[in-house]
Amino acid sequence: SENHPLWTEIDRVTLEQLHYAKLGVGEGGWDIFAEEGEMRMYKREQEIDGRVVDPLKAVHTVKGVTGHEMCHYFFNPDVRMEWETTLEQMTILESVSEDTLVFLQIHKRVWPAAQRDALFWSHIRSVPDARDSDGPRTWIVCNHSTDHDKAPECKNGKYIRVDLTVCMVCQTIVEPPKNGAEVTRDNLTCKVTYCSEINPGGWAPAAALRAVYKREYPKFLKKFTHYVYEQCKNKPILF
Ligand SMILES: CC(C)(C)c1cc(CCc2ccccn2)cc(-c2ccc(S(=O)(=O)CCO)cc2)c1
Repeated sequence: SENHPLWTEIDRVTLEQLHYAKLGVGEGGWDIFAEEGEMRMYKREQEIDGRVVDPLKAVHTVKGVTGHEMCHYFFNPDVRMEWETTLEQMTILESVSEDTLVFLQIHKRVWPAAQRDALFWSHIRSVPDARDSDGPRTWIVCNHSTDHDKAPECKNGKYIRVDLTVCMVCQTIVEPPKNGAEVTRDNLTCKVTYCSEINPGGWAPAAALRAVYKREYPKFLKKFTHYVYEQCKNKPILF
C-alpha cells in the first residue's frame, strides 16, 4: 500500500501518534479524571473555536494478553460491534491493504448532542525495536479522519461529522518463566496507551459534553480491554 495516495499521511500520522503516546503525562497540563484499578485516564481541557476537543490519554495494564492481540481486536472490523457500544452502524469504504481500512461509522446519538458520524482510515503496524530479541513487542493502531469520495458529503447527510485522531499503542512485557519453561499467559503483561482527540463538530454544550466524556470513556476502555482478555484467554498466544 506504499503507493496509495493516503500512504504518506498514514505513515506520518501513525509515527506522530506513536511518539505522542510515549510522552508521559507528567508535563503538559494533563489532569487525571478517572482511575479504576490499573486504568488511569487523563485529559487536557482544550476548546477549538468554542468546541470541546479535550485531548484524552489513558494508560492501562492488562495481564494475560499481548500487544499484538490487543491491537488486532481493536483494528479488526469483524468484532467491533461486540465491544464498541457507541456504534450504530459501521461500513468499510475501502480496503487499502491488509493493515489499512477506511471506515464510515455512524455513532449512537449522545444526548444532548445531535447524532454524529466518523469517516477515518485505520492502520495497524508493529513497531520494530532493536532490543526485542524475539519479535516486536509494541503494536499500534491509528485512526485518523479523512475524506473519501465514497462517503456521503456531511452537508446533505443527516449526521454531523466528527474529526478524530485516535491511537492504541500496546507493548508486550514477558516475564520469563522459571527454569526455561514455556511462556504462558500468566507471564504476559500488556501496557496499553490509548490517546484520542475528537472534535465533535457542530455545536454541543461544553459542560454536557465533558460529562459524557467523563462517563463514557472509562466504560469504553474497560469494556474493550476486558473483551480482548476474554477472547484470548483460551487461545494460543499471538505474539
Ligand atoms: C461518547 C464518546 C465516548 C465520547 C464518544 C462519542 C462518539 C460519537 C461522536 C460524538 C462525539 C462527541 C459528542 C457526541 N458525539 C464517538 C466516540 C468514539 C469514536 C471513535 C473511537 S475509536 O477509538 O476510533 C474506535 C472505533 O470506533 C472511539 C470512540 C466516542
